[in-house]
Amino acid sequence: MIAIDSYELNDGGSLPVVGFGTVSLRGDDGVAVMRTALESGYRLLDSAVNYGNEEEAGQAVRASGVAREDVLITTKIPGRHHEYSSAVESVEGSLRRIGSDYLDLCLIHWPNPSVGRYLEAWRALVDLRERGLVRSIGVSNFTERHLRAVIDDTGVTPAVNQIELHPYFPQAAMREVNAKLGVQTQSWSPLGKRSAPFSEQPVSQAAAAHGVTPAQAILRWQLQLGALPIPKSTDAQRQRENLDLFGFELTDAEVSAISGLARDDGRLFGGDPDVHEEM
Ligand SMILES: NC(=O)C1=CN([C@@H]2O[C@H](COP(=O)(O)OP(=O)(O)OC[C@H]3O[C@@H](n4cnc5c(N)ncnc54)[C@H](OP(=O)(O)O)[C@@H]3O)[C@@H](O)[C@H]2O)C=CC1
Ligand SMILES: O=C(O)C(=O)[C@@H](O)[C@H](O)C(=O)CO
Repeated sequence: MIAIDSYELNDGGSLPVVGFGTVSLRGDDGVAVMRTALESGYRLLDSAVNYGNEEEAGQAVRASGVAREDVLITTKIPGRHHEYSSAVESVEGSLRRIGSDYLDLCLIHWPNPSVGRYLEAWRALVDLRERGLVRSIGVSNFTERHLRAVIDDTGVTPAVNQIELHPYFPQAAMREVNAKLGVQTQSWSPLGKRSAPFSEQPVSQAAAAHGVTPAQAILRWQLQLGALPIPKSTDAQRQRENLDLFGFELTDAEVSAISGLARDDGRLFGGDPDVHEEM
């Protein structure tokens, strides 16, 4: 099993530098995939209310034999629960479904402009952390404006901002904003999902130079950017491959070349946080 380093968060907590994405992993098959991931060495499961798989995440941890305190489970509050008391209920529901008396990390999933209440959801998270129900609190798909608004409102800086980040959309500006504010960047769809840029020359060349796969080259690029990728794979071999990132290092030129794949239209599905709604 591969041992993974960790990032220190601004609240004194820490996260493994690679986590496991779980979108669309549901039912018995979902439990089995997450369990395999835990057995391969993953120690962070990235779930969400809207993934409909929090029960599966809890079951996978119990079935894996890994102690609850050695695994971190992330979940996310959806747009329909941004009103303060609804956000509290959302977290209480997540705790019930996971079967735990605390969440390791809870994020606001999207800012949801039409709802206009992400500040309330953030106030709820701050209070839930005070009550010990959530250990670390953060956001997802937040821009600088959203981040500054929650910080100005509560004085509490999110520990994490989980954003779209892959070679076609490397998010240089948002990574800089997160770093300046002391927020850890997490990368969703870190491999680029359906449009995985495995055959792009900077990726394939870096992979060949280090004797690794294109996926490993991309995930190593993520680590060298200081971002925390949460790749998803249903395949045990690829799960292990995606964790095996610590025996090589990309050169600065290789990192720059992969970042150079950035495209103006690089977003996977046009999920601009200022307009995208996800209830
Ligand atoms: N906060 C947010 O708004 C969002 C969060 N997320 C989170 O991010 C996670 C990861 O993103 P996701 O969209 O799943 O996409 P990823 O970038 O993790 O890509 C997953 C795809 O890549 C394939 N794959 C994985 N590893 C390899 C490999 N080593 N070689 C070849 N193919 C590989 C998988 O296929 P296979 O299974 O066959 O290996 C799957 O089709 C999600 O699962 C979710 O937890 C995602 C979107 C938005
Ligand atoms: O996976 C997530 O966390 C999402 O937010 C997705 O639902 C994403 O927005 C998507 O795939 C939309 O098509």
